[in-house]
Amino acid sequence: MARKHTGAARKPATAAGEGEDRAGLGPRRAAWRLLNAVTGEGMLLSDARAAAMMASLAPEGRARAQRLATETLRHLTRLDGWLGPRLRKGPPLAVRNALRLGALEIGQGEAGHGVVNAVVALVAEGKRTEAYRSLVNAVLRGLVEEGPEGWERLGPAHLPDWLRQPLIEAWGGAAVRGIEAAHLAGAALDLSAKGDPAALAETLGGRLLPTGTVRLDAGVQVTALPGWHEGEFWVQDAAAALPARVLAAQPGERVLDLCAAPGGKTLQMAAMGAEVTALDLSAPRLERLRDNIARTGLKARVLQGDALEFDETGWDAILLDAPCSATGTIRRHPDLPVARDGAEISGLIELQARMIDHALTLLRPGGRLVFATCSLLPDEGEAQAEAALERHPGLALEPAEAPGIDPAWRMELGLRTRPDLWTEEGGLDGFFVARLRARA
Ligand SMILES: C[S@@+](CC[C@H](N)C(=O)[O-])C[C@H]1O[C@@H](n2cnc3c(N)ncnc32)[C@H](O)[C@@H]1O
Repeated sequence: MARKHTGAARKPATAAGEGEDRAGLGPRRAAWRLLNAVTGEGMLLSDARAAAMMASLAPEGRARAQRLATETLRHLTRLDGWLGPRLRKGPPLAVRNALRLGALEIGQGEAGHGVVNAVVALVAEGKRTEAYRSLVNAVLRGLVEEGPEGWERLGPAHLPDWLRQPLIEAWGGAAVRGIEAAHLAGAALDLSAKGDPAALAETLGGRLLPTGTVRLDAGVQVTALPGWHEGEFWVQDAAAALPARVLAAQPGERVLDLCAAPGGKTLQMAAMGAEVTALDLSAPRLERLRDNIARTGLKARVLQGDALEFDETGWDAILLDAPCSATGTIRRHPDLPVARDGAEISGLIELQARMIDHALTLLRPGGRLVFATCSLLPDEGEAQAEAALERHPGLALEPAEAPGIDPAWRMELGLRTRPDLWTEEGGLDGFFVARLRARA
């Protein structure tokens, strides 16, 4: 899809220097630039370019910019619903993003006049946006008059059609409304323990979930927690921890983690005592995996390469956490449905099938393959498992089981989690996990 140029300011993130940034312009300017790049150029907030846009800010400023951009994207359709009646003609994208940013802050109870002044000052910095100063001023002042009550009256958030329609076909309208509500609520901070999760939950004052994940409130700074630097735990959503539990690596087993970085599942399997080889195509993501291994003191062999060309055989078990649309992770990545338009999904589906076929050639006779994706789309999950079973006579489907799983996740072809499920525990990401056994 062609992306529009936003025409927003390209000034340094803190023109006045951070010490003089009394109006909080620095983080807001960075958030505005992030929004322009996500909505206009399809950039993801996890992209290295996003970090560069915040590089001149102090850590608190970066955290604020990131939070502002993330929350604006999370509430995007609600914000547009709030702003819509006040905008007769659609202003340029950069102006719309400045308005969205201001509306979010007003809705969430920031001091209204400060927000209006800051956003007007931002818009005044851009050659193509400065002409809209009065419009921005008038629209945001109108929202200040309505106050947070106006914000609270707004309806639910909606996914864009490219994703909403296939999800309705797959799971039905009520489930999709539940998924959208879960996206709006966001995600807790989930941790996997290197050792005893009950002891970790007690040390950190967290909640031990039935599947063994330790859950803390969102917003906790993970690197400040006791045991972080000692490598006692790592961040991993409760659903993301399931594939390695379903694989259930045994001490001494030779296990291949075929798409491994940044390594949450490698760490789990290494902690189970398996001899893990972690392969990934991406050098920067492997750097993060190496950091994780070093921090936790766990052991794994790390290789950079293309899974489709890897030719070492005889593995007892392979975990294939395949590249996918990542549509199961929108609670933590609300930029994804905005930055993406679904165009890449057919290529991903084809890649996943090729990866399954290749992984099966690497297993020892009777070895097991766990196929997983963090997608909500059955084409990247259930349909892949079904098609693999059709393509490979002799391949057997085994129950995908793990301690503490909710019976509602058990499906014919594997485990299916969704953000609208497990509400009593606070939800979890969307994942599909299938366990397959090669002919002995
Ligand atoms: C879903 S992520 C893996 C997450 C990881 N298993 C974890 O738990 O931290 C998919 C990974 O596949 C990698 N990837 C994509 N294409 C690949 C290929 N052809 N060969 C190997 N890795 C690939 C990406 O770099 C990405 O790190």
